[in-house]
Amino acid sequence: MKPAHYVNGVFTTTGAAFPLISPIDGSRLGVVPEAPRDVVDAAVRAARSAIAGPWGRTSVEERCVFLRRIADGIEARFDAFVDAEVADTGKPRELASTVDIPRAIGNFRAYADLAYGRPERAYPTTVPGWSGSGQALNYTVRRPLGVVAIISPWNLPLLLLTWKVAPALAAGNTIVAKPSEETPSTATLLAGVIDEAGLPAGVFNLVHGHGADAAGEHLTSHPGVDAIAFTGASATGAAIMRHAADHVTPVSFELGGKNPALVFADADLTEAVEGTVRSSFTHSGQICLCTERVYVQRPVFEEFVAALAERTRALTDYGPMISAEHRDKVLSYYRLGVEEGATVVTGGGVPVFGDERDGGFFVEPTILTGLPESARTVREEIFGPVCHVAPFDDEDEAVRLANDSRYGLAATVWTTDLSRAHRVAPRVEAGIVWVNCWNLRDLRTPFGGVKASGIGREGGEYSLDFFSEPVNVCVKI
Ligand SMILES: NC(=O)c1ccc[n+]([C@@H]2O[C@H](COP(=O)([O-])OP(=O)(O)OC[C@H]3O[C@@H](n4cnc5c(N)ncnc54)[C@H](O)[C@@H]3O)[C@@H](O)[C@H]2O)c1
Ligand SMILES: N/C(=C\C=C\C=O)C(=O)O
Repeated sequence: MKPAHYVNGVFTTTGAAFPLISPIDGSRLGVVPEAPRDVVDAAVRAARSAIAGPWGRTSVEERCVFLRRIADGIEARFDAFVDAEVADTGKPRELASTVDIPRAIGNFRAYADLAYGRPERAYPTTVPGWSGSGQALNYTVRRPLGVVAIISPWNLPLLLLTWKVAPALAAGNTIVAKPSEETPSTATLLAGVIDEAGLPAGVFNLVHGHGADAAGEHLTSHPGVDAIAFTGASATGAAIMRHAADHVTPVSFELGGKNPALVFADADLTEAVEGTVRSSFTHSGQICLCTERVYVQRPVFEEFVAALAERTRALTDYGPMISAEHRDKVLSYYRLGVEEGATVVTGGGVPVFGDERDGGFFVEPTILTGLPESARTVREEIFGPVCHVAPFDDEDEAVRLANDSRYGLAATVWTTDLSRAHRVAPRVEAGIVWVNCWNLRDLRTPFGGVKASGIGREGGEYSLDFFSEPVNVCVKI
């Protein structure tokens, strides 16, 4: 299915076409339509009229039926979704078929379960000396926000789009979604599944295009938008927030990170090395949860670095950066690291495969050591397959190093001393702390970051809270 907008139940390719490039070999995969302002406006108007129509009067049970139907529709086209995600992102097929697409299906099913089973509170109130019974009943009901703008990034395209679409629909909203210009294909397939699921026209709308001064900005600055759910870079979040301020539009932000790993001397080192290889190099480091700073207790520092380097050198089936521009950005940090005084333990350049991949955007998985905490390479998000490893001596120093960042999204702690794990994890300034594991996900838990890593939480009731407004009703008895 070629990338197309989906507005008011109709697929269109209105707008200037820009090329879709394969990150694997640099070849041209096709073209993507850039939604002009009037297409974005039509999508917002379609969403507004849809919520004023039958969709606005659906019950949560009816909406959950649609969510399950969408999940079944993705599952029925599983391979097509995997093919499209691999083509757009270049990620290994194994990753798309075990994480991205199964999680998209799981997102819809999880929110069908969560929304249907969600209780609301009631409070029997007594007011002594009050006329009549002196009693009242206070109860909470929830209303949808209205028209929700969803802006998603290129690294986990379908997973992260559906992570917002599912709860937004479960809560009764209508949607205008704009996926990344780098990865339009699975979003277009999703629109096809939603169309076949029979969602009323205008409930889900999809527009393609770039961000700043383009479709993304037209959408997030549109006065007809009632809320914005965004995942992407912190700087982009700040830009969106400036526009949202004009209309006091509520925002949910999942932003950047510079995630630390803390490896204590009492850790199972094999487990810590394997876990840090996964957390640093899965999807070539292009996951917001990936580790870019590793702190290892001094007695095992050398042993850990040697083992991590050996495992990293053995990596073969890794994917490319999403674009030539992002590849160049990551390589510029490799150069900067050396200029700032880093030792390159392994990697640091571009692999030579001797096949079509040499036309793609690959960089070597890289381990750096020897930098001060003040180095830009240690402080700035790179979003590639690179981590810096530094020693620490005691628990307090480990926590201080972990927290010395403008970001606070995720962290891993490796230790076999569970008292230490329960002491350290809550002290780390992050939204998610994994102990002796990484990216182990329970969709009911809060997901999100502190500081420059985000505003609000997604997941479970946290998403349902963001995508709905509680109304307290007080009835005099
Ligand atoms: N916290 C999380 O859950 C999470 C998940 C994935 C990615 N990220 C972050 O996203 C970044 C990588 O993704 P990216 O390069 O797609 O991010 P990005 O911010 O460049 O783009 C994300 C989306 O925002 C749109 N956009 C860009 N500028 C905009 C503007 N001014 N107004 C409206 N929309 C705009 C883009 O078109 C894209 O759809 C990294 O910083 C990564 O840490 C965070
Ligand atoms: N939001 C989630 C993952 C985000 C990954 C960031 O790149 C999730 O697992 O629910």
